[in-house]
Amino acid sequence: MGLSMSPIIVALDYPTKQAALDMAQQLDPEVCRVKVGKELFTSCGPAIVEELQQKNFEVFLDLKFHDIPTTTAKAVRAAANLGVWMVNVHASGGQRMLAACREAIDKSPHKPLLIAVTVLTSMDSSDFQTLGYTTTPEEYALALAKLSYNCGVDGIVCSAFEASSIKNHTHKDFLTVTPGIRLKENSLDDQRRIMTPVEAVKNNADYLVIGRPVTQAKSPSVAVQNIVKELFSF
Ligand SMILES: O=C(O)c1cc(=O)[nH]c(=O)n1[C@@H]1O[C@H](COP(=O)(O)O)[C@@H](O)[C@H]1O
Repeated sequence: MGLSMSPIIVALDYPTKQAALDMAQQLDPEVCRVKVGKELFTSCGPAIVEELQQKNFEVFLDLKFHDIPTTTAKAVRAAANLGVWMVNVHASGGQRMLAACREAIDKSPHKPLLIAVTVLTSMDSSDFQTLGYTTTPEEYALALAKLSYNCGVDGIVCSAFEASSIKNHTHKDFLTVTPGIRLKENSLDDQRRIMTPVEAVKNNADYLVIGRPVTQAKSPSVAVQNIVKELFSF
């Protein structure tokens, strides 16, 4: 199986470069991509992205930028200059912010996929109540997805639950990137809107962001292989 067939992105949520590289060492860049998030990037900076790319991994830089349009667009441009495969911003930054990010990438020599985060998979309706929101996470995710689509963003981060409905209301090629993936035997941890890998793909998830179910498995490489096998056999 080539990388173009694989939906798996392994979240390298580690505090040090060594820990992240030790995990990457156990993974195959032909079978999965990797995600560098806030903890690892804040500890190690752009060097970790460069090092992973040198090891042939395609990198999703997950820094969830959320700021005024100019600042966010410049941050996205800096990510593009790093050569990453995918970068994300918060859709709730609004129409002008999303459009500015689109323009920044369009003007960059290297063009990562621009993805907007809708509603974090750790949130459920009780979190929405405490925020005073009168909508449900599913409705709000769909509204933010439609906004992102209309701003020319390449896709969204959402829970796998919402992936199908979002594609139906936008376009089949609008990418759905879904964290909150759990195997039957895994604990929920801080995630709330979860699905198994097979359920997620059946519900039109294009990419599955998987952290602890792989990185805390006895053998991360076997865990990835088992997920891939399951995905190609249903
Ligand atoms: O943008 C993300 O990647 C993200 C968005 C979201 O809504 N939920 C979410 O869990 N994530 C990230 O996906 C990863 C999930 O990790 P696990 O819960 O360990 O599988 C973490 O690195 C989160 O930062």
